[in-house]
Amino acid sequence: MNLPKIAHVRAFVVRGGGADYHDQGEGHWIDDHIATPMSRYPEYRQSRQSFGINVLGTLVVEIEATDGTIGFAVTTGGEPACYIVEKHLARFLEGRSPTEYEKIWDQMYFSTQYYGRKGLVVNALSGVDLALWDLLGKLRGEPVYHMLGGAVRDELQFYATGARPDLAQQMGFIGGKMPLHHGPAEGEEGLHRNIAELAEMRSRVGPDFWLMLDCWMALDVNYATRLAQRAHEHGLKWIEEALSPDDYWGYAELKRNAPTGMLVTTGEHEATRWGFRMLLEMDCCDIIQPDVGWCGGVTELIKISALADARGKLVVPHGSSVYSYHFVITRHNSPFAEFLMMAPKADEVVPMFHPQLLGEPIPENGRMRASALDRPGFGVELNRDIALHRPYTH
Ligand SMILES: C[C@H](O)[C@H](O)[C@@H](O)[C@@H](O)C(=O)O
Ligand SMILES: [Mg+2]
Repeated sequence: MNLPKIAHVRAFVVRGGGADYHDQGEGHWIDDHIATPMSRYPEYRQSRQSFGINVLGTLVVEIEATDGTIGFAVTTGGEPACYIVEKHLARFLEGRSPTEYEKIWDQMYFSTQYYGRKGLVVNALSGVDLALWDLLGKLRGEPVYHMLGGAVRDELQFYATGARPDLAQQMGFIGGKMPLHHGPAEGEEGLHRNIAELAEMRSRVGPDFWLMLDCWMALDVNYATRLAQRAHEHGLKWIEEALSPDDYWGYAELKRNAPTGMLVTTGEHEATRWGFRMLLEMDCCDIIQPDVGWCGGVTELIKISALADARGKLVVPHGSSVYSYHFVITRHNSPFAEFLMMAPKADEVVPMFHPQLLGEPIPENGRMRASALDRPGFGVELNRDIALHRPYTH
């Protein structure tokens, strides 16, 4: 059975939320004095947008088959990612069958290895791979999760990331992950404030609701160890991305130091099977958290997940809307998923990549039935009422 060939690959930039979910307006919880590696500079401490967390914008990749069927995907990458897609990656797709996603991935990766391997280039590659899987599903009339082996459970369950785990608990989520607000540059006072915030939230949610801290690469091993030890009495379930993604040695030390029963997690800014092999073989963490729009796409996440499964490690992808839901529902070692609360006060459930995806499913009572994913491809359409800008052609 021959599917139509790939005719055109197009790349667009979109601004304002969506896949570049840090690109939000004033007063949003996601840009409120959150600790980062830049917090050592007071001028960049209050707002992550002040140092450019939203500088890229969203990359939209469209792949059109010869019969006019269009697959698409969104990820973080903006204009520079458009350049990479149009001027470099498109040549490995046009004229080819969408079923050749392994060979296409291999050619995209190794042709850009001399300047890529992680970050923006692999974001762009991931966007192409996700669009390819979307096209394949639309041509075959199958949801991506069917092509990945089918659901291993009837529903997804979610923890919520945001400023209000107490509200997330009332909404039915299984846990709440809060951003860490103070880093080492704010000294003992900052550490006390971090612990006080956690203690206060614990008093609101009771003893059993999962509470986690997301440290967004902001800490050093000593600070992270002291934070973990102080947070243990408040039942912190995991400490996330405490260190630089490059500090494999530091993560291994933090994991050795962490209080018994507390989980160490990381991986959202890691990429490819090789990067995650390093995290796994150096015993850096208990849960890896690849972002399927940043780590190499679905084709690569299959490989990453198998590496983790062989070592008995969980894979809980970083929040990436439908792109992670279709994967998580098919893997035994992905028992739950992340949902990023994109409402400015984290007080209501809105689609994660709003306004970019039409038909984007949202959790109800913190859960989502597998049947909510039963539409071809990733089951969403691009909102063409938003301003799509194509900065380059080929
Ligand atoms: C809440 C964190 O600071 C990030 O903004 C978040 O997107 C990411 O780290 C996550 O795990 O969701
Ligand atoms: Mg995180």
